[in-house]
Amino acid sequence: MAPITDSVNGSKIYTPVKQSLPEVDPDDGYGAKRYSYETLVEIANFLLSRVSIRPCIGVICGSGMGSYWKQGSLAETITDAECIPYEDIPNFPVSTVEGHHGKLVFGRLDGIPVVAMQGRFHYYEGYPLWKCCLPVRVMKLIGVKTLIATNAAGGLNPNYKIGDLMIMKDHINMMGFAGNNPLLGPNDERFGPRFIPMNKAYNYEYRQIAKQLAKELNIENLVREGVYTCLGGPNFETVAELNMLKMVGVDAVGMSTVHEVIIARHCDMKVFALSLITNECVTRYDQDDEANHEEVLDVGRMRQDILRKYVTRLVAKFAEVENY
Ligand SMILES: O=P(O)(O)O[C@@H]1C[C@H](O)[C@@H](CO)O1
Ligand SMILES: Nc1nc2[nH]cnc2c(=O)[nH]1
Repeated sequence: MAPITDSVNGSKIYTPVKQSLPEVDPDDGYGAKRYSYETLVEIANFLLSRVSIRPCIGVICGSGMGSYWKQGSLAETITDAECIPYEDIPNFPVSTVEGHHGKLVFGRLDGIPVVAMQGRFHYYEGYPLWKCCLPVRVMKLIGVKTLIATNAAGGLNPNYKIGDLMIMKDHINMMGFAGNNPLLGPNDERFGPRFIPMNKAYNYEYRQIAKQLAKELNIENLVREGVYTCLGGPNFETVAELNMLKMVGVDAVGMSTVHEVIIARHCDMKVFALSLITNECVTRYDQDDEANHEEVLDVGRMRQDILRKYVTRLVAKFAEVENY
């Protein structure tokens, strides 16, 4: 390659070295290789060999919200349930957070074939973002076309109350601003294209259906629509951070979902996401309250019946419009 020279005095600046991209990503920054498409196909085939259900809708249960998939009430909600603990799935991460049980539950909600993640993976557990989202790609490979992601979040919008449900209409990818994105690295076109739009990430029709359903269930007063952001955690936010996020239009703050939605959209899944507001964000220095995980789990328990009913009916309505 020709050396690059200074256009004024002609002196040599540097001689570029011809480079080619590595065929496989050597390291994901955590000392591990990203899983190939083939490895994810192996995981998907493993799951398909273990269960008879062929789900078209995938549900990710947020902190505390997976508890209703447990014994007793699971049988009432997900019928024909077939459970696979994460540790039994080759190459699958394991859940390390209280309130995330660590199981895939295949079965039916209102007769519709679903797979539910009873426990998700968070960046703060030490998993790189691509690994946090690995189950979303696996869902895609087993036939899931619609993703319903739920999360627990702090309410930053001053009109939100503890126990409210916020339909996500958008997100701000704070971790992306800092250069961290689940799509970093070589792109495998078998999942999706290199560059993807995100302006329609949260399906408009699903959001309208969810608002209409809230009216039918008489929970309209609990249901909001807003913008979520994910910070990596595990610490909750400082007062200054929260005030900055409020200024840029964030309504709820959490530690997940954004990267899962990016991966779901990359492989052309339709997305609906719901935040349970588990605490009010502390935005003044004279406030005594402090965010804590126990409160998050308690509010999850408090709202579990409503959430179960709402999500179950949403599954049925989405399946109806999609002809699943
Ligand atoms: O899995 P989600 O996003 O619901 O969990 C939130 C964020 C942290 O993991 C935890 C904090 O209490 O709840
Ligand atoms: N980052 C963050 N995550 C949460 N999850 C539940 N509440 C909160 C919160 O206030 N902040």
